[in-house]
Amino acid sequence: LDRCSLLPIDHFFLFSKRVITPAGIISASVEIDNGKVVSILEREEAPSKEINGVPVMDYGNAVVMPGLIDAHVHLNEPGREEWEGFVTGTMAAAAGGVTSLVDMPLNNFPTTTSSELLKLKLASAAEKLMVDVGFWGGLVPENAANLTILEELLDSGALGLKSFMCPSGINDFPMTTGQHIQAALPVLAKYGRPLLVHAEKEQPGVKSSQVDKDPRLYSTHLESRPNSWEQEAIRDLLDVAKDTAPGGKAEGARVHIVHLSDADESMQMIKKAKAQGLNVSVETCTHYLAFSSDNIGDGDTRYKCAPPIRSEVNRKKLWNAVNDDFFDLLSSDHSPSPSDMKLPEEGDFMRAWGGISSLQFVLPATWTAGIPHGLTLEKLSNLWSRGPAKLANIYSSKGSLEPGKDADIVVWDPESSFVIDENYTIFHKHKLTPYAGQTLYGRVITTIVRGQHVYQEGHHATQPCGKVLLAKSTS
Ligand SMILES: NC(=O)N[C@H]1NC(=O)NC1=O
Ligand SMILES: [Zn+2]
Ligand SMILES: [Zn+2]
Repeated sequence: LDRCSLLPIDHFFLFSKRVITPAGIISASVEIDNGKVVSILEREEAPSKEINGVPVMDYGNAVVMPGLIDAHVHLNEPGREEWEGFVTGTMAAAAGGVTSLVDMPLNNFPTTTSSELLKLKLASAAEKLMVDVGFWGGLVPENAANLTILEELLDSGALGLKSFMCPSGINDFPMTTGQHIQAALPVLAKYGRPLLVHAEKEQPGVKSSQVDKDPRLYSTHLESRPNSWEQEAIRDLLDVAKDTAPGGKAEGARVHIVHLSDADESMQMIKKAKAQGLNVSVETCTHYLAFSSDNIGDGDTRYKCAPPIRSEVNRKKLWNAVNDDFFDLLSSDHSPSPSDMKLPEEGDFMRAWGGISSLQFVLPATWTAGIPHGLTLEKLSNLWSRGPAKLANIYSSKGSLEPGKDADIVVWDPESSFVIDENYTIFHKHKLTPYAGQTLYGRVITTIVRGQHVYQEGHHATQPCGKVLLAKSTS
């Protein structure tokens, strides 16, 4: 156990004047024993150095809150570990205050589309995890046509499924139509697990390779994936998601739209579907809240992702939606590649890999972008811990600070800033990121996973003791 933690003791107290609990922000001591939160006691001042021989860590005015849960990460291992990997990805997570993440079923090779392939994932993750990691399985035409494969994948512990309504960018992860999704939803309903959907649909007339336009212009990328792609996919998706309504043949399944960028009609459709009782939820990503097309330089492919980052007007609408509690959760969609695949020299948006590298920065980046929009610490915490825990069905043990739950905690200083420059250590496998050079508020001081101090002020525990998070079989 010692090497799993920089503070190898089982039983201790944390004190802070800002502990984020489901009942609000309080000045309190949090007792942690054997990996769990045991008690949270309101008190104005730090107790002495110890209570009955149990050490007290006084964090003063720093924020003590549930560790972030990033439900949308591409770790790409096995098969593309030169893109990211379990070791580097989970070290970056720990350094960023992320205590659990859920790995996407693609970009790894082979993709995670059957029980056997999930077992490959698990074997490959063994002894590499600095934080806890769950897995989404992939829904593709092949297993949508053979529901036994899907059931086995869910029996093996996939927390839910993910599919694409447009080409995924990876040849071995083909897209699904509304019909494939409709076929899979009753299976997900039986297991009570979600389907996550990349909702973009190619429109006739708009080619993602706009051969006649200058591929170095950001506008070429933006125009190649207009918001109508999101709107048309979401229209199709919500049509089949009707089956999730009470009494429907997929009641108990949840349809979750990942990485929404369009703040216009897509948002209106989702609101309406929720109001009608469909079991639908939605996330956006830090980069849609932090960046806008108005500020992306031509040739700067670090910002290339799908759906694309849209206008400043759109970004403001996304923040209004955050403030109106439209989003159920936030995620990173950390999807890095080797730097040369971003074609930094050519700056060709049409040919560069689409995916943004961000996992280590989501806490300070969300906070920094949110300050001018009145983001509160509680809302930040709900979007980054409670929401994703509920999506992944791990809220009984994670996602909030409450007695009985896992002691997954980030201690951070929202008022302290840092610059992502050459003195700052990025733990991602590749250092190319649009956050480079930025000044961010929200320095992570300590990250605790099940009571173990896995990260503190630039240092990690020497042994990776993260666990895999598998769904318990319900069938
Ligand atoms: N395959 C993959 O990771 N695609 C992701 N990248 C991105 O920008 N959007 C995605 O869905
Ligand atoms: Zn996607
Ligand atoms: Zn993704």
